Amino acid sequence: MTAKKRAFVLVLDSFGIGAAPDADKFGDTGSDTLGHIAELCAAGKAENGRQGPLHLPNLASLGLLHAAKACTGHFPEGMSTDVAITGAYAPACEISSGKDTPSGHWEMAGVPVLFDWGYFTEKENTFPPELLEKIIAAMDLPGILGNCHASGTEIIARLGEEHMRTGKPILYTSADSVLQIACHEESFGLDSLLKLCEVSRELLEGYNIGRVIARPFTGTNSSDFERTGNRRDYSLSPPSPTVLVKLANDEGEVVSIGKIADIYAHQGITKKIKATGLEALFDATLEEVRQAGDRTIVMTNFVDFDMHYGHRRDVTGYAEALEYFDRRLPELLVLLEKDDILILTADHGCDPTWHGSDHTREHVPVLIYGPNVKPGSLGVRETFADIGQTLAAYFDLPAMDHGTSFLPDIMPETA
Ligand SMILES: O=P(O)(O)O[C@H]1O[C@H](CO)[C@@H](O)[C@H]1O
Ligand SMILES: [Mn+2]
Ligand SMILES: [Mn+2]
Repeated sequence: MTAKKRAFVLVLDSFGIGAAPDADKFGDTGSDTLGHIAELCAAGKAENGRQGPLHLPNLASLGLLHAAKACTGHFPEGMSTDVAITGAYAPACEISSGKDTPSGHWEMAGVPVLFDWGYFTEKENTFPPELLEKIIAAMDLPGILGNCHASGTEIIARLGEEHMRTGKPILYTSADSVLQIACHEESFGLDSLLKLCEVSRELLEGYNIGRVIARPFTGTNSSDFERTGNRRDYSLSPPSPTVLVKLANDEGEVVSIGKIADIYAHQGITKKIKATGLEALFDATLEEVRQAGDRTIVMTNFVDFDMHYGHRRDVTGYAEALEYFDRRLPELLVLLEKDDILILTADHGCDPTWHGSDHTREHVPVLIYGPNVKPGSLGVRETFADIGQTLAAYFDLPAMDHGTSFLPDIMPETA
């Protein structure tokens, strides 16, 4: 009888480990999410709620710092590298045209985005008037607010009160291929916001925009507005079947935890678990690992790193969140069975020391662990799609069109 095959993919959203070779095309030369956080921690400049050098002993054991060194040429500052390496590790480059969340996730599932998304590039008066007219007419709105590039927390503080007074939704975007709509959960209503997003998704036909994102918030005035966990992403579908779809179609289970289902437009997902916040997402992941049977992928997106700390340029918060994640990691490692594969990775960078509030084009870590996984360097991976190709090989699925499997390196006897 063959052993159970289970893979657990944890995406630390935005956890880059050093500028990508093509970072210059994105204005991101020198960006380094991990490296810059470590630098400020080592300098004693990230002391709010935590203290001292960045402390990630469990991720370091899996090879995080060695993966960082493989792309930047040096270990992150102040971090202890005196660890026995128990994981297989590599930095990976992105071949997708954008540095956004769907591109990163689709690529790691074996389907890079090689076409160009549509973008709303104007910083002000951002959306085409004819598109706005259609949205306003379809939803019978009194008008809209925003119509610019913005950081989501800044724009609700600036326009949230006017939105509540007038009933005009707040429309904004970023460097990503997104239309974001922020509305008050009670005064505008969550259902109305979701309907507005669905209608907008349809009216964007032809613009090739990756996602419409509902950004509900609560509170009474600009000083206490807060976004809620009811965010919803309306994504286009990946252009070809991801490894998730292939497994789901071949008697497999694909469990989505957090945003994963939305990011893949619900394609190839057989079970969805909603959870908000690092703690709940981690708890849900442990529970699904305990329950997972043969031919199962459990995939979790830890969005807080990106949404609460990367985009908010909050170095201390990012460091504290990483240290929390690292502390919890052993709870997961002890649950792994003989032939399981655990993959820790990221979808892009979001350097909290960088200018603006957008993502950064970086290498991501690929850290693999399992009782049967051979530790050591996997070199520098040319595409996140190596993950998808490896999963395809592991589950005996037809090969993906992109990526090189590293299964022979991590499990020489099975490959
Ligand atoms: O500033 P907020 O609203 O968090 O938006 C950020 O989150 C979006 C989707 O992840 C990105 O495109 C970026 O603009
Ligand atoms: Mn992301
Ligand atoms: Mn983001």
